[in-house]
Amino acid sequence: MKLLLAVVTRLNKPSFWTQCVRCQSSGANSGLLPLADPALIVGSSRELVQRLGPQVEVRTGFITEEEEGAFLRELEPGLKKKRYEFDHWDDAIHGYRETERVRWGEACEEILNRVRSVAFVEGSPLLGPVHVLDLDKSGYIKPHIDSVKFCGSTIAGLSLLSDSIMRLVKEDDASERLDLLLPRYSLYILRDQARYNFTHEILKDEESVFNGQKIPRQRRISVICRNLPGQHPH
Ligand SMILES: O=C(O)CCC(=O)C(=O)O
Ligand SMILES: [Fe+2]
Ligand SMILES: [Mn+2]
Repeated sequence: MKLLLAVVTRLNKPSFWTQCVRCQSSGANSGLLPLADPALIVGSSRELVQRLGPQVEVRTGFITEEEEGAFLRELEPGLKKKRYEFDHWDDAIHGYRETERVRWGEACEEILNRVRSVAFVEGSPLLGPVHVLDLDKSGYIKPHIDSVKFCGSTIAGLSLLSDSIMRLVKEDDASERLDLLLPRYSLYILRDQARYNFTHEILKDEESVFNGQKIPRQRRISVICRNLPGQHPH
């Protein structure tokens, strides 16, 4: 059953601030931020949207078309040399090619620094290489939780070339779920419970419907920053 209650919640700001479940620090200094644009989040209940809201952000228009161009110029030559992978039936990702990069040109580095400054607390040790995932138009990402061995509490991703829908489902209770509309040029951030206790997936084109509206999936490139595990705060 793919039916959501379709609660598009517009929340009042003060209630977004909560405590970190692991360190109990208050939102004010733990990097928890209110939802930038709650209309991009649809949940199985209003209560879930309220509860998870502080740990899920989607910022529309985080980069410009020109900045997307800077990423494409830097990434396309390397990506084009690879083939999309379709054949591993047990892979979490279908129809993709990927790369990672430590050193970036000036334009991209500046954008990535902007991502880091909004997603991570200053001084939080980050995974050195930035992850680049190129999903074919027919590609999709199955539900999974990022390795707790290699990644910390926060995942921040830019969406290039296509809108898409990211679905979060509670690992031990599939009735709890959120759909995030990730528009082209947006930045999403998953933190804490949203990152540890919910699977995330990117829906395939046929299933890409948000709040009753078809969201066509084109080829999509995501550029993902992560922090290292075992560090606190965040
Ligand atoms: O493409 C994305 O934004 C998410 C990718 C992802 O979930 C992963 O690589 O673990
Ligand atoms: Fe914490
Ligand atoms: Mn993931």
